[in-house]
Amino acid sequence: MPTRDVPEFDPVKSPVIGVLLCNLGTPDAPTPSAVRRYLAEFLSDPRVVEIPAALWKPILHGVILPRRPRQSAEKYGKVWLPEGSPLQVWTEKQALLLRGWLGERGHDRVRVRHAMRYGKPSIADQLTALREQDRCEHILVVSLYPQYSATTTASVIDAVNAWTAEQRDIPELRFANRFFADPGYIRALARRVMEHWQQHGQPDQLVMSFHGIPERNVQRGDPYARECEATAALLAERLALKPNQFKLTYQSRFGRAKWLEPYTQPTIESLARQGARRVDVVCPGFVSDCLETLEEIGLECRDAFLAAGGQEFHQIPCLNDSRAWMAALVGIVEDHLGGWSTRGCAAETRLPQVAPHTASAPLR
Ligand SMILES: C=CC1=C(C)c2cc3[nH]c(cc4nc(cc5[nH]c(cc1n2)c(C)c5CCC(=O)O)C(CCC(=O)O)=C4C)c(C)c3C=C
Ligand SMILES: [Fe+2]
Ligand SMILES: [Fe+2]
Repeated sequence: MPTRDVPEFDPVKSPVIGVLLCNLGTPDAPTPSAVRRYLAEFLSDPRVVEIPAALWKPILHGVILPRRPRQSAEKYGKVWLPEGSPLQVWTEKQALLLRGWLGERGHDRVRVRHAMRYGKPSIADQLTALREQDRCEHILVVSLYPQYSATTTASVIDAVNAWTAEQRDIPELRFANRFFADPGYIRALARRVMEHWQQHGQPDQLVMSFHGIPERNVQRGDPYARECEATAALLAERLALKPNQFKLTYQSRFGRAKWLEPYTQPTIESLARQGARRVDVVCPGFVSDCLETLEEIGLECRDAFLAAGGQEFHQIPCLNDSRAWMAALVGIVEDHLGGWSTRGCAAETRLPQVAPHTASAPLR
């Protein structure tokens, strides 16, 4: 009888579970050509720009890609770190720390990788690596956007689905799509703000600035705005702020359409004109510092506030690699691993032996 070649298999160490941390992505370098490649991929995603392709492609390739990359590259240049783009650096560090934290908590069957929706490392490549190199039977996909939006979170899910469409043997998949009200996340944000205030005192106003989206997306059912509002309310409650001590605003408007309001920069300018001496800005919708927090808030909004008569402006750092955030992330992951066995267990050695996933020939 012909025998199948079954690889050595240790049931105590299997099944292996993969955790894929996904963020937006960023250019490879702060140069116009790298930014052009990045923006071409990003802005061709129909989840991001909902204009029909026949109308949008000529605008993208004729108007935006010839001009914006140079301006954006200059902005990236102002915040680029020796190790790379801040978003890349923080996301990598979060994956590394999460691996360590999960290991310390005994999840010895969990493998952690990170991926970027646009640019590298891609979601498809990292899913393949979890499957083929790390031999994961189950995969949890964590979108590192606290508030769900079709423009971001759904696009991560689209990328995962595009990958599964190419597979024969699809792993069991789970998704963590939002954590806007997660107690650990709110606690981590509050701690970040309190630490800042312990060092620098309290401002006249705290602006909670979230990335905007077109208002039309919300009218069509995107839950993003109400999740931002819930995060802001929970954070204010945790910081014991009165309604007149903080404001929720939206930043990073792109294009001519009406986006969610109030817009961050005009709000900050009007606070200065109304006599606010000091304004602090926290960006709860970004778990990692990036172009939008470091350059748009930390440089552009600061200049605008000071030019309008303000005296002192603080951009409170994002959660980045803070301990409270790592603890929150562990909690979010553990919440989603329920029912998946993640720790070695003597009883399981009695389970029948099953060969783990082996690489298969491409589908197409
Ligand atoms: C936090 C959630 C984000 C949402 C929602 C979001 C929606 C959204 N963004 C654009 C256009 C651009 N965004 C850009 C940068 C950028 N956006 C997010 C996050 C969200 N975007 C992050 C984390 C970053 C920073 C990336 C980095 O490299 O640091 C850019 C690129 C920069 C630039 O040229 O200005 C664009 C363009 C749209 C159109 C949109 C929803 C429709
Ligand atoms: Fe964006
Ligand atoms: Fe921006």
